Amino acid sequence: MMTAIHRPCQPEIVTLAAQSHLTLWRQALPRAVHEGLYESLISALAWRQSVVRVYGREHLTPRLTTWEGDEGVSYRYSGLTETASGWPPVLLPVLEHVQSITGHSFNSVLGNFYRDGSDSIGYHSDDETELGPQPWIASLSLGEVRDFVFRPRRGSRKQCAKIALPDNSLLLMSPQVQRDFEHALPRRARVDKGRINLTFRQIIQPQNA
Ligand SMILES: O=C(O)CCC(=O)C(=O)O
Ligand SMILES: [Fe+2]
Repeated sequence: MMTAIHRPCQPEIVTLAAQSHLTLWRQALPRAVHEGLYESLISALAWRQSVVRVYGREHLTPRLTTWEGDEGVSYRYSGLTETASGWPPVLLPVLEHVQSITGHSFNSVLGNFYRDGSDSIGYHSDDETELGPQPWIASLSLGEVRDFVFRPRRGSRKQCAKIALPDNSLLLMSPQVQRDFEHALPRRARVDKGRINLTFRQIIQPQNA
């Protein structure tokens, strides 16, 4: 019997501005990888609620996070440093599909677990120096659908795009999206179920790290 090759449908492309593209694949992972993945990730990954420093004040992040990837790959954000200890087996087939669908390589992933609609992430860009000058970021969504919003970093700073990210969708952001826009996942009072988001990144470690 021939094994079917999983090819997600043609992606949808949203252009925020010239060179600032979002590419969205629906039903990104094949059934065999997607089935039960949400529950496996909840139990297999070390989710924690971190304390971050924003404008000199300490806050508990309004979501749980985890940092995974090649052993020793580390990431600094909001005053925290996280170091990965090797890919958990549950993420290996996910990484493989995310890389083959997007055509980009990733050595790490920041996981976010939004327990319900009161968890969120505020406006930010993923432009830390260790992501290099051209950061492509791929973001896989599992669980409840949530809105993902964008605003320009300069000028009006008003929301200019909103994309609902359903279960098993994969969103690729081009480097210019980080340079020229901020993104956020706002609170949603009526959402009472959870969502996991995995944002795959390529960290460029300093030579003498
Ligand atoms: O949950 C999401 O879809 C986005 C998460 C995000 O922007 C991040 O981790 O940097
Ligand atoms: Fe982000």
